[in-house]
Amino acid sequence: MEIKLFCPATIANLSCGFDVLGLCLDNAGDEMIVRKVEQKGVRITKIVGADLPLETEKNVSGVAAIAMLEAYERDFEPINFGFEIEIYKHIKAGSGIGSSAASSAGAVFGINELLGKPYSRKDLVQFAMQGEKLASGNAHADNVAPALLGGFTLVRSYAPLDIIRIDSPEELFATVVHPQIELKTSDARSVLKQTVSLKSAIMQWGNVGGLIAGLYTKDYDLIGRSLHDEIVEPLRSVLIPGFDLIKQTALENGALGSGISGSGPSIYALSRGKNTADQIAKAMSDVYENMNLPYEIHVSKINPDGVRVL
Ligand SMILES: N[C@@H](CCO)C(=O)O
Repeated sequence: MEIKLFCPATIANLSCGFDVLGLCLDNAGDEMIVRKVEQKGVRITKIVGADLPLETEKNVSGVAAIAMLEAYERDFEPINFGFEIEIYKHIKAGSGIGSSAASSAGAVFGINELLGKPYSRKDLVQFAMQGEKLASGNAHADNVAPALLGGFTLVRSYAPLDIIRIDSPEELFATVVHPQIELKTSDARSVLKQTVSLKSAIMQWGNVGGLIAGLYTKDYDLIGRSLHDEIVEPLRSVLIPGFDLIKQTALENGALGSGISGSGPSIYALSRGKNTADQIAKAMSDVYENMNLPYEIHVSKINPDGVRVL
């Protein structure tokens, strides 16, 4: 028995929500086949499109799958069969759109389906987070939560884990440009300071509240006003070629807001309507064409479903 999955890319942080906010993209992502087999354990049998380890304990999907199966045996019953995973990567590692999260979320979702759905999508987040821990040294949930739940997600608390899913306003679109350099999340985290000033914190939590209110009330201007990062962007943006110009170009072409996607180097913009999102994509492309910098670009509506069976 096997299933084929679409494992979506995601944008984490959304400027004001470092480690707590994320959204799910609709047309960028990986594919994965998860197969139930007689041999016990979890094996990664194929990885196409990326040079990633096949060893289960060194692969994010393997680690997430093992975390889930250990919990299953504790919560339910012993398992006398196993799983094989084939991964078809389209999201580049170190791109800032949740490459490791797509693999971790896909693995736990696929195995859960083949086990008869003992866990809810929300339950699966804690297992997928173990893949993120392997990838970046930190079990952040702001990519795996939207990859599993779709829409926007807020991690209200990590301990205990408390995740809130929020619908996206219909006309909201994302444009994401990925300058073709690799920026490891662990490196992008190493430039951060461990303390913030009260003044910055006040602005940041004001914006997080504003963004959540804007999503619930479908107030696009409020969403735009809230997409601002006092704390992380100033430290990380210097790692991204052309960041200031790309952001300024996005805003000049009608973006509600723009900033670093996850830990970068991808840069995202949110806009109202596909036409504006396309126009921003064209303008961002022109910037990197002029800089002679290779890039990939995506325009996507917000994916309401998260990982899905194909
Ligand atoms: N919140 C994480 C996301 C990584 O994709 C970070 O910014 O480090």
